[in-house]
Amino acid sequence: MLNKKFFILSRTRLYSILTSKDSLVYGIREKKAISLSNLKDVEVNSNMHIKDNLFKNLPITSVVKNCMLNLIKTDTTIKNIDIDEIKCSDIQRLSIPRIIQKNDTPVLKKFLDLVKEEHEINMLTNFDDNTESNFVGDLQMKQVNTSQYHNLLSGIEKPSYPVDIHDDKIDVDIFSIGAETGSGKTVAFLTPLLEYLVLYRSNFNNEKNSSPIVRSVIFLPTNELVNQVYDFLMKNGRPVHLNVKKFDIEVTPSQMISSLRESVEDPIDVVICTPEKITKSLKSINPSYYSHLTNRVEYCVLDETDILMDKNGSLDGLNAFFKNCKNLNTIINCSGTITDNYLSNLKELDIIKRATENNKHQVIITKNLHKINNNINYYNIDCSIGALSNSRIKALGQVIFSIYKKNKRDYKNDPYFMKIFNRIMVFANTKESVLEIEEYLKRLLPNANIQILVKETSVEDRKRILYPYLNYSPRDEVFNEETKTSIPKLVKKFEWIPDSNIKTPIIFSSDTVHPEDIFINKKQDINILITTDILSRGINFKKLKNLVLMEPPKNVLSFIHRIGRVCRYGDTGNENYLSNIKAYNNNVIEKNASVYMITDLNDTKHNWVRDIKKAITFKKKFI
Ligand SMILES: Nc1ncnc2c1ncn2[C@@H]1O[C@H](COP(=O)(O)OP(=O)(O)OP(=O)(O)O)[C@@H](O)[C@H]1O
Repeated sequence: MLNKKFFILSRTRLYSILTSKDSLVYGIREKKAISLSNLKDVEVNSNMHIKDNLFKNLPITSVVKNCMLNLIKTDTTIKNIDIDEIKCSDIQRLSIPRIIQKNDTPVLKKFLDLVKEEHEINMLTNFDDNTESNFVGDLQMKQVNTSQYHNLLSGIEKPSYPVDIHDDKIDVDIFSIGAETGSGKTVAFLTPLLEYLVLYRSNFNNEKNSSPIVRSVIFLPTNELVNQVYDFLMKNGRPVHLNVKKFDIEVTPSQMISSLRESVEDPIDVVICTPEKITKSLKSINPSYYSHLTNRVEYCVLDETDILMDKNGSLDGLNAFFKNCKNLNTIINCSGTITDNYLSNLKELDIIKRATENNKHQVIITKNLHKINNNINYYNIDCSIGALSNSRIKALGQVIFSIYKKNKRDYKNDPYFMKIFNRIMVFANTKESVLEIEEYLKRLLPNANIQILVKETSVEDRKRILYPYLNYSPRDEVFNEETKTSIPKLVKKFEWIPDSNIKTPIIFSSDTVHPEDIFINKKQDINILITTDILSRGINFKKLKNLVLMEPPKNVLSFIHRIGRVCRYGDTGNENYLSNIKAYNNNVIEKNASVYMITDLNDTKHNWVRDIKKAITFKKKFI
């Protein structure tokens, strides 16, 4: 099935593991660093190589390619990047060609060749790689040619459609993708999804029936993530003319029903929601719509799958949902952490268990999965030492103080950096701890903008609170030519803060300067967000540079997701992404972010806390 050639990437080879009977893992890892069991070489199709690693060279239709490139360009924090220069992240390079391979049925190939021959001029002008001149965004695409294209595609038999999962011969393909946080997994799952929907859209459009049609569902664990994925996909208007709906917390049951009613005439291509919205709300208010909906779904994405299955009741709901799916073609699971445990938990979903047994479950991982990000400065602050006298909150005050002082000195002539670097995110393990920190900081920093986000925070408040962290003004809006030359260089010299074990690039004496003296009675442009694990997953914080962990998170997985909120792709990200930052003309000063973890003697007794420290010290993988 797969050819016998290994795809050699400098000194790394491609490996697979047998995670369970017949399920394959593809990816690039150094053999010694593998933490997953049963490592085996995998046979990889060598034509999966993407020329120059450029996104534009992915083997996908140009309509989808242009749509995705424009979405990345609009969303990424890499400034002024040309769409021709956008490179694939590791997970995009590894997973997109593999997942869309499924669309590549001989019938489709033959058809596309025919179309190309017969309509060469037409296709070259509108749908080949050379589309930049007449395609700037979805909205500018010539309607007539688009519909012509889709008409041409009508009648193409869908790959392995229809599917009956109750048959022994299950034909649903499952792809579980795992890659480091902030590495563009959203694009990695949206690209094959859109490609599928565009290639095979007309079959459904031609059907006359009276039941709702929802062609694909993207399940996410929280309302914030539902909105994040929806906002990304809709950034430039309707993507490739697809009908995308979000069923977020604000969508009432009656609005949901009326959208589904409309889908009888105008099929919904993508629904983005939490599992509860469909597997509980819809099921209870309109069981018949629920069963029609599930019956029609062809493609499903589970983002942050481990969390989705952890959440109370979601697993049963999802199992019931998939049992009803008669037309399901593909499922993509996504996570920033993949462990043996996770892979075995996945099989609690019957459909995945069945697919695994039928050799239809592929796991795709990158070499940087679970790896420390070298662009982050990690500090461990042991509050049991000296003046901190076992007070985490005091340690937090010191950290904020040192960040503030450093920024004041380094960026006083640069409002852009001042704004970016003066945002601090604090993770606490419990709501009580969040409230306690809030109270302390509000006293310590009366003029700072201190916000908390906990489970009870209302949807409106969440939007308002998160806004400054999810959006940033480009440098040009706050920075002009005159001030450009006066950016001070980042001082590389680090000093210890007296009476603490905090290392910082500033020098001050605790005898003469107290945080209170500096902060009180001054208007500070300092933003602090205090939260719990509620925001540790998937949220695409833009250019966040300071993260404080009030205590070690409950396990290493949570640690990886929390620190994954800084140094995301485009915002310096992992080292191998720097090659993507040709157009990145901000400044190297902006490169690093800092994570401060406050521990006490008790915490360091835990093995995993020691493991984290070791991983950081020796630049190894976390797990
Ligand atoms: N090829 C690319 N080039 C540049 N930027 C990209 C590319 N692909 C995605 N991005 C940008 O990278 C950022 C992070 O992407 P995304 O939120 O999908 O990460 P993720 O892998 O899902 O992270 P997490 O594990 O935290 O959920 C986004 O702002 C996105 O626009």
